[in-house]
Amino acid sequence: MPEMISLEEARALVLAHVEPLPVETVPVLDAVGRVAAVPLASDIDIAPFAHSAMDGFAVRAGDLAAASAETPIELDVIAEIAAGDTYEGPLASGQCVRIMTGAPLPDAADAVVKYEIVDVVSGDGMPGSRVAFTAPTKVRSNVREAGEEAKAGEVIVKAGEVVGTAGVGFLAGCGVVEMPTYLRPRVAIISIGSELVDPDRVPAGGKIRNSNSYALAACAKAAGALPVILPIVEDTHEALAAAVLHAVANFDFVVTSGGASNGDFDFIKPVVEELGALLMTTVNMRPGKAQTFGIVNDIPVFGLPGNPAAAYVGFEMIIRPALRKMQGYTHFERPHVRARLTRDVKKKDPRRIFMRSTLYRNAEGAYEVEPAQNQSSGLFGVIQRSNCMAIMPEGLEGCTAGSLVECVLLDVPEEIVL
Ligand SMILES: Nc1nc2c(c(=O)[nH]1)N[C@H]1C(S)=C(S)[C@@H](COP(=O)(O)OP(=O)(O)OC[C@H]3O[C@@H](n4cnc5c(N)ncnc54)[C@H](O)[C@@H]3O)O[C@H]1N2
Ligand code: MOO
Repeated sequence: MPEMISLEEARALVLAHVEPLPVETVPVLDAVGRVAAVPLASDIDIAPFAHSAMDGFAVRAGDLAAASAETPIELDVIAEIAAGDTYEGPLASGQCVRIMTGAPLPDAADAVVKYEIVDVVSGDGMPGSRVAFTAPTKVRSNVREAGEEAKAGEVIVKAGEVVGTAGVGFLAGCGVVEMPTYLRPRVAIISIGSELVDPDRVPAGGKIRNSNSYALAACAKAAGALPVILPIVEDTHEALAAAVLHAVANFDFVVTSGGASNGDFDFIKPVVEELGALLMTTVNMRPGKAQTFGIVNDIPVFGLPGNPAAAYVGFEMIIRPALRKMQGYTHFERPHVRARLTRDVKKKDPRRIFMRSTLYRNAEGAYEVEPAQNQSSGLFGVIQRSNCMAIMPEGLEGCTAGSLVECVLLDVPEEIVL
């Protein structure tokens, strides 16, 4: 196993060790944002019948061919159809039917003329009235056709497609009330560290609050997974081994944070090696060099570093793609844009650096990116106030103000193209 690998290698390695989970069937409302595991078809034509797109009068377009302002053509209103009703009667030349938006077009009619351009000659426009038309109308004007959006039996959502909010309505309209989709991975979140206390306690005497578990569980949720925050584990080999064994028996993916480096109390690497196969220890990026990955009892175990920003970047860049693959998604890159740096950036570390930054458009509409002043890997607040990470490539010694840098957007779905 090489000591240090690139982020691309790390991501490929982890992706290669996960597969889409088994399929569950969920109510269509719960399908939003999830991947269809099978092709979904409509049971009927959508729309089921040709219907009016306007409130107005259903006519035979041929009757109005010679209509003009000077020589209006008058028709008898013989019936009214509301949405939800049908009119099965005849419609002879010289007749029209008052029709509401959504109501089925009578068989003999072939166009709808909206109220606003029809004059009532006698009566009130209801059946028994006479109405006048001052212009011809095109055949099928203001008609929404049967099967316009889908034919009965036609696949309307392909396997692998992500269902959006409108898609939920589309499926419902097509009679698809449940959707087979991949199970959400159950993710164990374990923070390691004898210095940690739960957030509802006030830390004292060298202790700090466990904030990582909360951020990582939020990241897991945002990735579509089902995280469970497990109890804090003290910095001993035995305690960590027991916690990992318990987690792999009950979850689809295990995420730990802390104890990933080479200190006297860093145990995730030896524990994974002892219990299973250790496949990765270090990634060429900052923050987040110490990234452990392995397989224990067939379950992926990922050991993030303890520093909050390092844990966050490792999750977002490597674990999130894996959790997405387990749910059938096929896009793993967050949207990137190129933006001009607003200030010089010195780079003391040859690793690829993800700078927590704010991306915006300047007065000319061009992207600019302002790296946060404090890039300490111990801080969550800086990420909360950032909207992207500006990437300083490996090897460079710095970037000057005005140079173009790649920025990866935070909290924006991978499917978005910018
Ligand atoms: N001699 C070296 N020391 C360190 C190196 C190195 O290359 N050589 N790398 C540093 C870097 S970079 C990182 S990142 C950390 C990674 O180490 P660990 O994964 O072992 O992290 P810990 O030592 O457990 O914790 C680091 C830091 O983060 C705080 N922490 C830990 N867990 C949490 C949590 N759940 N919530 C909030 N904060 C947490 C912890 O108290 C420490 O301050 O190693 C460096 N050292
Ligand atoms: O992994 Mo450390 O910077 O890279 O915080």
